[in-house]
Amino acid sequence: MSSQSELFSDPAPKGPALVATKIQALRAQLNRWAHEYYVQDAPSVPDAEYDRVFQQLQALEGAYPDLVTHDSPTQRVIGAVMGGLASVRHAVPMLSIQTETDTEASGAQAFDARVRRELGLDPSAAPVEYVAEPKFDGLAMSLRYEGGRLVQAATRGDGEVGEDVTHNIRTIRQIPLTLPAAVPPVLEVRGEVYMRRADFEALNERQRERGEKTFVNPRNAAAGAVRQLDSGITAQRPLSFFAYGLGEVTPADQGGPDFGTHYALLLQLKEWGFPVAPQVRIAQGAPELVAFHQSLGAQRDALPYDIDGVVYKVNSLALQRQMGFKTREPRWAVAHKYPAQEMLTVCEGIDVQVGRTGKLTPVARLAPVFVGGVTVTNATLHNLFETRKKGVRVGDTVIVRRAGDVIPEVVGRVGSATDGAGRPLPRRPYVANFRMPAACPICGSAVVRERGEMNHRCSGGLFCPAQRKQAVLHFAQRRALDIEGLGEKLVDQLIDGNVVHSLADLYRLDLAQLAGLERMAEKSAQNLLDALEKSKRTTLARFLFGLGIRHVGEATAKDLARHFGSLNAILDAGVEQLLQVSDVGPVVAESIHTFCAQPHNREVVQQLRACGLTWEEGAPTEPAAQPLAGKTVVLTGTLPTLGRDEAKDLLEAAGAKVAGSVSKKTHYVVAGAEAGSKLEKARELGIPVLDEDGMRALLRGEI
Ligand SMILES: NC(=O)c1ccc[n+]([C@@H]2O[C@H](COP(=O)([O-])OP(=O)(O)OC[C@H]3O[C@@H](n4cnc5c(N)ncnc54)[C@H](O)[C@@H]3O)[C@@H](O)[C@H]2O)c1
Ligand SMILES: [Zn+2]
Repeated sequence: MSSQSELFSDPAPKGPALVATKIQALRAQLNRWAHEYYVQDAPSVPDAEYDRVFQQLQALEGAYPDLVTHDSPTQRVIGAVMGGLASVRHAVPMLSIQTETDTEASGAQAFDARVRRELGLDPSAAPVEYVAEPKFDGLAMSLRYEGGRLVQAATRGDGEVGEDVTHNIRTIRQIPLTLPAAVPPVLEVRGEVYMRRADFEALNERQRERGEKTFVNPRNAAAGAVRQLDSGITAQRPLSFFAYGLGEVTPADQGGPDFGTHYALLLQLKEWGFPVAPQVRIAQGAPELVAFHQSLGAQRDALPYDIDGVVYKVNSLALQRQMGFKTREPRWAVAHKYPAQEMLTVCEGIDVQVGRTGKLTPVARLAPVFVGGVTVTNATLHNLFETRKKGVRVGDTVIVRRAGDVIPEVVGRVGSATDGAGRPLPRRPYVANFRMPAACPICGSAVVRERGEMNHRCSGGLFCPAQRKQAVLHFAQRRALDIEGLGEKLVDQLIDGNVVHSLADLYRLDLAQLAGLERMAEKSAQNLLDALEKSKRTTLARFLFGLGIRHVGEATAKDLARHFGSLNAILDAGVEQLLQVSDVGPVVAESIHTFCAQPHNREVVQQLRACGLTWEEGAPTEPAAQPLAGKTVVLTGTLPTLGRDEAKDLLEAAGAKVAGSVSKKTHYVVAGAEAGSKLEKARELGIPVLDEDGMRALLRGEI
């Protein structure tokens, strides 16, 4: 990627003194990044960038072995103990794994060739047996069991000394606290704590809604969660675990186990109740490693968690012992990477997109970048506040993340203002902060943001082309105008084919137009016209609900219709008047008022009336005529004659609130055949249970 090389590339230094300076600068940069990554759980550059500078350092040290020092990041495991957490000395060090960055097949071949060389195998010898595993992108954990009980959980730290996080690890449900009686007296299980992608997305969505800091990726969210002082916070962040190895174990000559192979060890761990990745396979020689790398690579996007590569391990534990370790890593394992899921590129512009529900999203236009296996040119910035918090402006170098089928996002701009050699990056001339437009870029309606909301929205719901499909589908649904046969596929055709521009156009469709559509026989075209005709006679409440005004659900629409009696009264109501309606608060009132104030929305409403939509209007009714006002009723099971919706309508018309679950606040439960847990709960709480006849009696005011 050009942007990257421009920023961080460096011509080869000339002369040994310059090389020494360069090496020092690279080490300082890597140590700074490692501190942000391991200690603060807040990396400022993508892993790919760290790895690139790491390799640059490795190459220089390779060429000048005299300049290698034991404290170079290439020679030791980096990490630290966070203040406030106790430190734990590992009985068996927790090492790193050598990385094979060549993502092509040759990565596996190079490893196999090295293993064969180190084992002194000649070319005619049988293939070496390996175990191939996913490389989970989380953080390493050592779980120590004594007498089958979890006594300590520790992070890797610098490999020798880690952090005691037992209190937090106990909140992870997948990690057993006690093991079957047969386990060795001392057993350290090593594995990866990680966060599933869906859990990560949900966590970030929650953080965004609250305007709080979001996490760059699942790894950092998991690391941050594990290294909390307060386990209450950890418990709120769903974490998962995969076991992949052992630390200290009671030795075989003292009654401990002898597994023979790594694979047998994994099977045993599974047997003892630890999650082991289902993809783990035995592989014979390089060709099967290559096949594994390819097949897991093809599944990568669909996995529920991030992996950044695969790990190959020599299967025989005797051969592992024979090969041994280097200071930083074992010789019998390698990590073979996949294309990075986070990359650097330049933000060339910020556009605003309008979604089908009217939400405005700032989207960064990017210099094309290969990330997560595809070329990405756009990435979401989520909302105005996220954009500001991340400080992203046009011209910035940004980190783009694309993992799985989640849409690519900008997770931040490059935090450190220095390049790979520690020199300051050139600052761009002043660029203004991003702003949200005041008018919808698609339809020109007012852009609004509700109190306490992070998102801006277009208020032209009925008119805005971006929202057309959503508007039509909402309008046509059964509980709104109930236009039978007007489903998603048909709406797509009508709108993409430019046949329908607004709701009123639905009522101007003719047989020829409809029959001309794909997969539309004359008979179904006629049926749709009939359904449209039938829908014209409706109720004010259904019509109001059908308009899709934000926060106006069925119940509010009914309240509004009852309170105001006529559509014009609602269209012209001020916020104060709207607030008089029961259950309408300031946010809802504001939303109705803004919607009704958009000339385009009013125009569509008038057009619909002109097309012949009618309903009964009358004087506002008093809610006092409702026998069940203030009562909450729960429906469960199948009633003998009434459908679920019919029963709900009847109850609501009588003023009841129909709830979905039984609680102490429930007044009645109406139960039919095959009622389940709700009925049990009602009995438990002593709530009156009625059958259909009982419900009718209730509606007549006889109960
Ligand atoms: N972005 C940054 O600023 C920054 C800074 C420092 C390090 N890093 C990243 O950290 C990584 C280097 O750290 P490292 O030395 O810990 O190496 P590593 O994380 O690449 O590999 C070792 C780790 O792999 C994990 N692992 C996952 N699956 C495994 C399996 N099946 N079997 C065994 N181990 C498995 C273990 O936790 C082990 O500790 C690189 O990816 C680097 O990019 C990034
Ligand atoms: Zn719009």
